[in-house]
Amino acid sequence: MVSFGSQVDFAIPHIQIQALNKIYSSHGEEVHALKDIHLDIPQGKILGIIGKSGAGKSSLLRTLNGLEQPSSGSIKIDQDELTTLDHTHLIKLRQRIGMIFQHFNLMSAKTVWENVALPLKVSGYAKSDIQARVDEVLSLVGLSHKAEQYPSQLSGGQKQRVGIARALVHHPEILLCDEATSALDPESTSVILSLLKKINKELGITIVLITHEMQVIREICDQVVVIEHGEIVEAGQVWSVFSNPKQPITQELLNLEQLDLPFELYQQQQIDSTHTIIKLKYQREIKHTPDLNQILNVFDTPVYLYQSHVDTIQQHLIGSLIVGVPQLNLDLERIKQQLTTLIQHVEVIGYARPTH
Ligand SMILES: Nc1ncnc2c1ncn2[C@@H]1O[C@H](COP(=O)(O)OP(=O)(O)OP(=O)(O)O)[C@@H](O)[C@H]1O
Repeated sequence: MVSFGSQVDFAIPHIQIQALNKIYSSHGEEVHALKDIHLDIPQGKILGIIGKSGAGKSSLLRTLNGLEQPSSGSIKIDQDELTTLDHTHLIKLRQRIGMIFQHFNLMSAKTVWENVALPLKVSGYAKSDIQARVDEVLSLVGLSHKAEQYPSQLSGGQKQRVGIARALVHHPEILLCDEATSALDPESTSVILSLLKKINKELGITIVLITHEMQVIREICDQVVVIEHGEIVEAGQVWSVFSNPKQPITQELLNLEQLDLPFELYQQQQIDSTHTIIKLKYQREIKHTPDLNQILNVFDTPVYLYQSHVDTIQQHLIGSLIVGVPQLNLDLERIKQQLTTLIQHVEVIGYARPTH
């Protein structure tokens, strides 16, 4: 069972995945795309799934709405076991799950209004009901004025808003997003993310999204799951995972180890090393921003700042500093002890020769 972050999460699971495996067979070869996945997705939250290309993100998303049949395991949506539903019940269940796609999947020969109306038409709703619902969702996504236009007349962000409106027509309780903003410019991305957040908050819809954009996770997700080679290797509240990623793959995805220091860094002390290079990391609630003076005083010596970064995620500050101290053989334990209420992580990352 994956528990979300350092805090116990009492949210009710909306989707429960247990012992899920997906094995593809193609050209006589087997690909084990999902390996023994256990995951509870809480009601009314936004969960982000990240991983490298081929990690299994799409396979996981596709099994959640029955587009892909798992090889083994269980997926429960509320109390309904998805893996054993017959065709009729699967279609009914799919109406409870909306999906949006990277490339929008709109029909170019139909207007915005007709694109959004299509799922309701296919389900046999009365004309008046269709009219009312399509008008409602187009207004929700701010596109009532584009109802009679064709997809080719819209910007990427507007096309995605049509995709979202279409995904909402059946009043779904879950929205699955497959790289929903990857084809969009930063401004449209921001509009779509705000819209997804609004849908989540105002309609209480549980959202599961896959993305390669860490900014998306940072901005709107409550929880994040990291997949590598078909396995969940790390999971938790976004601020908790992003402030202290434990797995190398998570660190790589977050690009944390990209140092750009103005000198060469040596893992071991060199004969002419003069500076110890230290990384300090902290995560704190915004109202408890650490006092820099208090931190630097611990060193009893000049401290040179080479890199600093502060992120704000879910009302937490995630900060890191890389500093150089003109001393070797520092008493790291004493420093850690003195910083204990301010800094969660103190690490010597190497040694340098003087550059100043
Ligand atoms: N229909 C299929 N037949 C055979 N193998 C498949 C099929 N779909 C996916 N795979 C394989 O399963 C593994 C997981 O693929 P999946 O598409 O789920 O990864 P992903 O993390 O979504 O990657 P990407 O970010 O590139 O979309 C990959 O090795 C892929 O080649």
